Amino acid sequence: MSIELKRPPGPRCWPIVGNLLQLSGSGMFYEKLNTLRKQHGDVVYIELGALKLVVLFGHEKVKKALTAQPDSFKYRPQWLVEISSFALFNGIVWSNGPLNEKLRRFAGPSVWPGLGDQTLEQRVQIEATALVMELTNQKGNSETLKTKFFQAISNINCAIIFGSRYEYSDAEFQEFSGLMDRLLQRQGINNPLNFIPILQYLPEGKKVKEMKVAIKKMCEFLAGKVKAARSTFDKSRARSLVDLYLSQEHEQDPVTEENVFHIVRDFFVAGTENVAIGLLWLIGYMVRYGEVQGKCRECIQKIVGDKSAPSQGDIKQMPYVEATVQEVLRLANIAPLSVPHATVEEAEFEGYSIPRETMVLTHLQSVHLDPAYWDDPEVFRPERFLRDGVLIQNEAYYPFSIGSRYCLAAKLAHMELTLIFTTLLKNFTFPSDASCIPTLKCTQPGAFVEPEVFNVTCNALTLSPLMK
Ligand code: HEM
Repeated sequence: MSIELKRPPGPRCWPIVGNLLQLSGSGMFYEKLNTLRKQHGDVVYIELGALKLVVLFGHEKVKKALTAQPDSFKYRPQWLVEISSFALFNGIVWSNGPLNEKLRRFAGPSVWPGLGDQTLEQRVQIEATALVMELTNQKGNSETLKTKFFQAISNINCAIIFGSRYEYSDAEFQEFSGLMDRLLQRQGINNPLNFIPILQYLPEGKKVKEMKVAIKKMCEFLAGKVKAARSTFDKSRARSLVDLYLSQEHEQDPVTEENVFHIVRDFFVAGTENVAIGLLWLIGYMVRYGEVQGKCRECIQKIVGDKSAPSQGDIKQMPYVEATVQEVLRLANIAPLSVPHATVEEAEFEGYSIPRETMVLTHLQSVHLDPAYWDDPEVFRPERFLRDGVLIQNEAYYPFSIGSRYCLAAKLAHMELTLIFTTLLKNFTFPSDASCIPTLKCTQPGAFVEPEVFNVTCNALTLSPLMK
């Protein structure tokens, strides 16, 4: 690489703290980064204490980094203290290279259809129906809804991993969900531990210790599941990912029980709360935009009719519903900064030099609001995804990211969102409370961006045949 290349532009970095002072305080981190973009352009360099960071904005730069230069940017940062306290760079999300590829193959979507007696679609339909039972005539706020959505999505993960679902009131399920919740609360790249590693030795380190206790309990939980599966295991008929693990444990270079623990953590941490929040955004938009809710329901009544459970085949025949889901995901930006990528070697990008061991953030929100690809980007308009009633693609739409680290379960997440959303609209109306219309403002209490709490009532339309 030419030695004349400069680092990307960015605000002045102060000794030791870097840009921490400019970027700390209230307000959301990804929004603050938008301000830096206005001053420095689409490739911005900042330092947060010990952490070097490059942020990429807009479709052109993000696409180029993830698809044209994957070898420079396909890595995850392996030096974050907070992440190392629980992820140990094992599992799918936080590993790199051959381990990531091996675990993606072992636990990825190509193996799911063969597990157990039910298809994935059936598993999602079962949870959607259970949700209808749970929510009938519920009146309250979106927090209650989020808890129920979380349980439904956890159950789909349990079915894939352990081969069975739980009743929502089951004590074991509740303990397991509690452990997952504790892991989730610790997530976040803007955790001070990542910028000021010395903090791990101060009293703040207590949280890391609590985390390790939660992880130990999770390992024990999984060990119990593996033991139970072993006693009924039949090699010719894998029921779950745990069975798949058992079927290869004596092969050369097997996936280990430790790997499986980290995969389980990935599924729950990277694939539960975000889907639950996606559903929450969908309902929030429907309460706020009653007209769109009515149009979606009209399509659903026409295509799904009296059938008890909407199917993926039905979704294909309802482009307006699909367009509504896409439009909500575009504006909601549940994971606005995706998952951090990183350089392991110095990389050249757009005429700049990006130092080795720099964390690279792809600002997906800026892609979804990129004025070069979206008219009136801030406006909610499902029709933007339709031409003559047919669904059209926009290349600047990728809530699940793109490139080789693309979300492992994008198809499953999409199926969960569309089938559950459709089932809910088929069974309930979500009237707008004129005195308290959802603001649809973003808040970020944990790893993902969710809507400000709103009031919601689930008014049952008719009794679904499955409930009669
Ligand atoms: C609305 C729901 C979801 C959204 C918005 C979402 C989004 C994302 C994004 C943006 C990434 C990072 C891609 C990158 O680094 O370039 C990712 C990675 C990942 N997601 Fe999802 N995801 C969702 C649901 C799920 C579900 C349901 C699961 C599993 C059950 C899952 C498992 C994963 C895994 C394992 C990775 C890491 C892939 C890797 O690093 O190789 N996600 N997801």
